[in-house]
Amino acid sequence: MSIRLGSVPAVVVSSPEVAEIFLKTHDVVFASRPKFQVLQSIYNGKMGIAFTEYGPYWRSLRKFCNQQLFTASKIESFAPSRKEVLTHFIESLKEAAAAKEVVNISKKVGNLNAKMILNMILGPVKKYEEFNLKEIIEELLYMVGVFNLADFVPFLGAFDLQGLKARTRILGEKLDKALETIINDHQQQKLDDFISTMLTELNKQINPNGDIMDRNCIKAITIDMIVASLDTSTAPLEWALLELIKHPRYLDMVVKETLRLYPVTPMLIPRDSMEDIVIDGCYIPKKSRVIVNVWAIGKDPNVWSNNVEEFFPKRFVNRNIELHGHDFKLIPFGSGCRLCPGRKLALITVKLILAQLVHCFDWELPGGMSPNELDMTEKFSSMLPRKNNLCAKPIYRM
Ligand code: HEM
Repeated sequence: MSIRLGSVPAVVVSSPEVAEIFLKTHDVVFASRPKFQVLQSIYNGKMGIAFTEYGPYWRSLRKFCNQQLFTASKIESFAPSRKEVLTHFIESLKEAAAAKEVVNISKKVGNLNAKMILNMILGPVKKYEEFNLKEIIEELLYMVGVFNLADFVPFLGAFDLQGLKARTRILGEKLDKALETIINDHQQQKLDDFISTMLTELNKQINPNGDIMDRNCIKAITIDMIVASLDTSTAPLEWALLELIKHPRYLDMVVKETLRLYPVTPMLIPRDSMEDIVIDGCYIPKKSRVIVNVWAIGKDPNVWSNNVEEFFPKRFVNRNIELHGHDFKLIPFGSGCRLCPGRKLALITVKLILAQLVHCFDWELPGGMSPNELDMTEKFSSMLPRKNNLCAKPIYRM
């Protein structure tokens, strides 16, 4: 489907076949990203990875991430830290179980996931709690998700009709203050986290074009990593736990079915095209926006048969559908050269937390509620979070 969003031509992709044409056959043509006006002041003029246009700068950063940050050995080296955080978490749930308390699982799981992933990105997260990074990132995500007139009718940007510019400036200042402290700390004491790894390249040239990994570049990548990891992994955890309470067992299939029905980024991250192209007789001009509607693909009866609305993990039995961007029926992490580099880390964290939650505890809903009465309302955002927190009573059974 082709539409116009203000002055920007746009294409909405809503079937696996067409997604494959855009994200595989013509991957590089559509591998750029649009400029989001709200992000310009947040990133101090130096972009990170996720929202950066395709080119030598993005390619060098992406290569650095793949070779230094998301390697299997780096992810594995944080296993003891994940285990430690998880042990504390299980202990606190055991206390709640002994006291027969209902717990706010959404909040608890959100904090647990944040600790696990931020430990890897920033190191000693407890020390940085005063900056309230989670709250700042939530506000940032809201602003990236909100429909900003200036992204589609650029001359309106000067008027800041929605007050977004002013809000982002304040947000940018808060983030910068936090990141300055964090980077200064890491310069005093070398650790094994992402920031320390990036600092080994500080002020070095990253490609023959003369791009430098300077302080602002490290800050921008760090913001990208925090934004890309916090709510992304928490949202499927909440949805999956809710479904596991209804249908205990089958972890792998539950995670796939969760990401089919509740894709964290329902429209992926928009792509921008870099040249004119004709696809299936349809002319798509350079600088068109491409929005891949994975939410619609996940609910298409032609792809998944008639029970699309039903949470039915068994649909994956004997079907070799993986989550790594090759099977266009299920691409919650995107595909092609912009495929999510954090997907393996995300899947390890989500499965580890879920496995512990259902292995050690039975879950009882408050006030004798039955699982079918659970509130399944979704909330508007660039992610797909649950509208209301999930609360339940843990019953320790080990
Ligand atoms: C369940 C959790 C997650 C989901 C569903 C998810 C999904 C996505 C999607 C859909 C994209 C865009 C892909 C495209 O344009 O084709 C993306 C990009 C990205 N993700 Fe994730 N993500 C998750 C977790 C993470 C984590 C834990 C990290 C890092 C710690 C991360 C880092 C990134 C980065 C840096 C990009 C930008 C890649 C680029 O533009 O080159 N993600 N993610």
